[in-house]
Amino acid sequence: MNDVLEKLTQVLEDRKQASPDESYVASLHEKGLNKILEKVGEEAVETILAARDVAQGADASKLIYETADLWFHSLVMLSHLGENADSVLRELERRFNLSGLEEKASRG
Ligand SMILES: N=c1c2ncn([C@@H]3O[C@H](COP(=O)(O)OP(=O)(O)OP(=O)(O)O)[C@@H](O)[C@H]3O)c2ncn1[C@@H]1O[C@H](COP(=O)(O)O)[C@@H](O)[C@H]1O
Repeated sequence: MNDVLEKLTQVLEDRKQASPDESYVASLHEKGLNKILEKVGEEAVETILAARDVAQGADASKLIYETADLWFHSLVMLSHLGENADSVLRELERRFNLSGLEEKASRG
């Protein structure tokens, strides 16, 4: 797994036991799945709006920021349900391998 994703995955796991007063992630877990899903939906909409702004000529910094928010809240959702980024990366890897592109790349 990518180093940042791996460290963040561990922090998210640890935050399940943290105090909601001291940790944003713990406060989301305490509020429950509906609040986490609401955040995922909100960040998805903000990402879409930022992407449309880029298409109209805005620079990409807001899009990157909103996409990071979306990925982050998606990771909290997975963590809340007992899953993590590794499962998603393995699924993407499986699809990549199925496409045969990895084999073509290794042949040069
Ligand atoms: N990557 C993030 C991250 N990205 C965004 N956010 C928070 O997500 C929230 C974004 O939601 P909004 O912009 O909608 O802010 P808001 O309106 O205050 O939120 P709501 O009231 O709607 O819930 C902000 O409070 C951000 O601080 C994050 N909070 C934490 N992390 C990571 O999670 C780790 C653990 O964080 P804690 O649980 O706070 O220790 C941190 O070390 C970071 O690595």
